[in-house]
Amino acid sequence: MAAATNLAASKVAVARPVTFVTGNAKKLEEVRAILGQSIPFQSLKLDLPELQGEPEDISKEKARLAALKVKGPVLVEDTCLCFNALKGLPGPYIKWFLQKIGHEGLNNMLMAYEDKSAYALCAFSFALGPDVEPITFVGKTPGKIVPARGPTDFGWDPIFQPDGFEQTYAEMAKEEKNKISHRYRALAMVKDHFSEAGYVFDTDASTKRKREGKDVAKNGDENGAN
Ligand SMILES: O=P(O)(O)OP(=O)(O)OP(=O)(O)OC[C@H]1O[C@@H](n2cnc3c(O)ncnc32)[C@H](O)[C@@H]1O
Ligand SMILES: [Mg+2]
Repeated sequence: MAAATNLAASKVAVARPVTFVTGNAKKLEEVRAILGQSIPFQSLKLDLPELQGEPEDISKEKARLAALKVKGPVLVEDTCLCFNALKGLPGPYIKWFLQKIGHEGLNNMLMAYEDKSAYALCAFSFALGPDVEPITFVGKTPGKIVPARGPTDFGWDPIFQPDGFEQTYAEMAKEEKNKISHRYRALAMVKDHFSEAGYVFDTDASTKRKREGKDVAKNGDENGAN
């Protein structure tokens, strides 16, 4: 956040638009819905290798790798589901736990504990380019782990019931989730940072670069994370 303050005094002109790099179409959908027109961005579908460790470090390293690929400003995020009884695990490893043991297995992991409380955490990292240290923004939403309820189209949504609600993330209307979610909270900080820093992105640059065949994304599928 210190970098944000340093930048606050002046506008920063950036020659490329922001690229949100993710391999997850549902994340992209939510980021689009939450950001609206506030931060213009393009997307690139890329499954980046992920470090082991603390969520913020994983997210920062993802941004470094993404910036090297894109050679311009990038936004990435890493999502964790943390069980308090397990001191924050599975945390960043939730993707693999979910894949291997599913919603029921995740509930069973807490069978031996009375404490079913958990929190969803999103760590966004933004890097202006490959030579600039990424800045990280963390949003958290507290809740509890419950037997699955609701549609199963997005990750662990059916087993996470946010505090103060009777519905799981999966049962809530998308607009409701996007008003209180870990992703919403982290993106609120990203938005604040962008307006404080006063970045001015040349959004025409991507069209120009694509026309000239220079964009890295032309070999991948830019806007293809849908
Ligand atoms: O390419 P990236 O952005 O890394 O996408 P990913 O799917 O690999 O995502 P993560 O590494 O952040 O792993 C997070 C896991 O949690 C899931 N997930 C992420 N956000 C979620 C949300 O808001 N609700 C439910 N599940 C979510 C996601 O599907 C993964 O299984
Ligand atoms: Mg991932």
